Amino acid sequence: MIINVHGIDYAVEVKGEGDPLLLLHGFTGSKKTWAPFTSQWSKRYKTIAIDIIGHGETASPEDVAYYSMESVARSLNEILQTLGIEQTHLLGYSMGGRLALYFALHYPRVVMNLILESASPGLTSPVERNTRIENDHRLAERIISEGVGAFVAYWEKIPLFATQENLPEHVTSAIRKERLDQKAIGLANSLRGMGTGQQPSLWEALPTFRHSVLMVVGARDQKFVNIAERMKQCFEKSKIIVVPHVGHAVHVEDSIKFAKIVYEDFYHMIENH
Ligand SMILES: C=C(O[C@H]1C=C[C@H](C(=O)CCC(=O)O)[C@@H](C(=O)O)[C@@H]1O)C(=O)O
Repeated sequence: MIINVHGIDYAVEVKGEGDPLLLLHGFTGSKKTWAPFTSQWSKRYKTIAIDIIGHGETASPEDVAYYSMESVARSLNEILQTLGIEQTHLLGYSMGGRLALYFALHYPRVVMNLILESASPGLTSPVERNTRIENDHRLAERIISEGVGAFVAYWEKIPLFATQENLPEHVTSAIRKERLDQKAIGLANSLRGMGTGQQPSLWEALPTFRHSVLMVVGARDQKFVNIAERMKQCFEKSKIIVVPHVGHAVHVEDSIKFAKIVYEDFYHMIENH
């Protein structure tokens, strides 16, 4: 379905009748990221898969202001209100994890519990933030000047995804098609508006989140294992699951284990709190 908030058409797919679980994909992804999982998960949750602004079938406006974390979080809240959902669990992968954290900390009455896959609360150091903003803006310019095809060829080869090199062809080609279907202005403005450096640092606010957080990281993604261990020191109630032999995109590299983590581990974790 399409839900219009602030003049932006958001593509949303709802399945199931249990407790709501809002699914937020990563940069270059879409609600299709969750397609292998929602048939099972929707037996236990009401899954709400959204195409984040600039991605998938959701609009890609020219104005970068629509892509700020503040604006996107406000839109997510209005989408939930339109769906009649007062409270929801959130699952966010990478960029979607950053958005899930931002939303949980700014709309605490709406969010029950969190699953963060390979996520970060942003950068605390102004020098790191400025460097990241410059790098993301350069990458955004490259996407506009060289096109999505050239960007995807570069992006799928960044070190973070080296662990995906030996995945089956049908898996890597599905991810490549999801990326190639994106619009250049949507990806570019996503980096400019809600990139890791552009977003405000959420580190200081993590202790204010009162509900349970399940962090899922790949053992071969040391950078995000370290970030998860640092976040665990800040959250009131959290747990880390380090999935062996996989990297950043745990849901891609061990989809069976990831499906179980969401369907079983998270469900029993929140049941006992
Ligand atoms: C390269 C880094 O950051 C990027 C990597 C992961 C994030 C993401 O959403 C990628 C999803 C995917 O392509 O599978 C992305 C983000 O959070 O926006 C980051 O730009 C890094 O080393 O931090």
